[in-house]
Amino acid sequence: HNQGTRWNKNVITYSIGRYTRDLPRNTVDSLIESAFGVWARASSLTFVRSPTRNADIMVEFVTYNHGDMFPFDGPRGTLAHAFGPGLGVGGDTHFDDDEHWSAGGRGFNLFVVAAHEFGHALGLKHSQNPDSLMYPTYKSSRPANLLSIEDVVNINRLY
Ligand SMILES: COc1ccc(S(=O)(=O)[C@H](CC(=O)O)C(F)F)cc1
Ligand SMILES: [Zn+2]
Ligand SMILES: [Zn+2]
Repeated sequence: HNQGTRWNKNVITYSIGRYTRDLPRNTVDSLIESAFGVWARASSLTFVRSPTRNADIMVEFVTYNHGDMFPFDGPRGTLAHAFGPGLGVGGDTHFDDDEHWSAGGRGFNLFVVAAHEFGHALGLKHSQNPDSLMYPTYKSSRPANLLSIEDVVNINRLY
């Protein structure tokens, strides 16, 4: 959504709004922090959590109609979406809470999905390379190192 742009700063703030009940809050906090960390390690970007809701990237777990033009669809199907960089809704990342979110067991791996979504929130589009984190489909067998060389090249082309 409104992709193709980039943030015009290297320190990007995020805040977490509504949580999922699938995982403890501090688990969600650390998985989200780790997903940002994937991009921070590969680039010159820094991510800072903000207590207020006026952060650059608002992270929320929501279902069906949730205030933007892209309602979720219940279990399966769309797992999450993120807006490209920009003011207001720009960068905001929403997870469909009708999915079962996991830290590695049954369900969708929140760390992997979040890392992919944050790629979009930073301005990256999909890659046709199946090894890329930005490949359009979810693979539960995603390796821990997560980013392909292509992802590292692409984020550094942008920032
Ligand atoms: C690996 O991370 C993801 C893969 C696929 C998705 S998705 O199936 O929700 C995708 C949304 C997206 O590409 O971000 C679909 F278009 F809805 C989300 C995260
Ligand atoms: Zn949304
Ligand atoms: Zn995607």
